[in-house]
Amino acid sequence: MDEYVGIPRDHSESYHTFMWKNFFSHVNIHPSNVHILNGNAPSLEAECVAYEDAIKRAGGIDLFLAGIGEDGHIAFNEPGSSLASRTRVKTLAYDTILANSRFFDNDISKVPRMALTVGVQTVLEAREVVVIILGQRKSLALQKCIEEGVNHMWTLSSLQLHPHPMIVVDEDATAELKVKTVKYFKSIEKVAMDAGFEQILPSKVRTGNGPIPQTKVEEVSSPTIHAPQPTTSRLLRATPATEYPIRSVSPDLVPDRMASRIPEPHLTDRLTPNPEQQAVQQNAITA
Ligand SMILES: N[C@@H]1[C@@H](O)[C@H](O)[C@@H](COP(=O)(O)O)O[C@@H]1O
Repeated sequence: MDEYVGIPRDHSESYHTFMWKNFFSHVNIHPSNVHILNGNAPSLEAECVAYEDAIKRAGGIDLFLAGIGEDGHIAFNEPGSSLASRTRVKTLAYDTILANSRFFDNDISKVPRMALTVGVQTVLEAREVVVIILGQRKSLALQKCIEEGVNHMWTLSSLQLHPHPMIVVDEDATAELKVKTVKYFKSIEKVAMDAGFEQILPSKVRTGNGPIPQTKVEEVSSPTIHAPQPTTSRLLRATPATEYPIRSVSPDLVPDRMASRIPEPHLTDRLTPNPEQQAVQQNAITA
């Protein structure tokens, strides 16, 4: 889903190395069928556009298996990422640099500042998304994403818009959730288990023995964003500059001494800003 920019592909902390060490080398896959973003591509923008095209050509993603950052990012969609974002170059948030420095000798200067990442929209278009969240450090992010609304500041929350997401957590990760929320999710598992299944009801139980009805999704062609010009900047450039309101121009300030603006020099001794007004008020009181 993502890769650091600027560290060698075979660096021990590159996602390329991680994926080969922990997954691809254990399964029967031909290297030519592995597609990991290249954080050293001569044009990073072109690499991202090509990645989206490759996903499209392959007929879409069946499953994204993801983790999250402590700031609730999915892939490297840092807080503030557009929910419509696609694969692109992303600057890492300070929180992430700090959190990931544990993999770089606890030296934040060694953590890359940028990454390539699939976008939020790219994730949402996968047929299924499974996210694994472990540990207390991620509990606030889990709470924000589960108990609050869809929010671009906690990009995992975008999964609320996905028809088939699954979030797998340990007890520690639930620390910030309401007891009620945890109980509710546990009850979902219990109902399934009482019916003889593990954790969730298989769709057969919900659909009966007949064919599984296919959800009909209206095809909406979303605008393709060709980085580095997002749609908004293209729109702005298309608007002739003359259509912008003509702004008033501040006169040049001529440096002078404050005192030269005061007509009567003795007034510079005044202690109050408006003695005349005070005198009027005083007279009105004594009259
Ligand atoms: N950008 C990556 C994410 O794509 C990944 O999901 C996460 C996993 O973190 P952990 O290994 O702590 O679960 O790490 C980084 O933040």
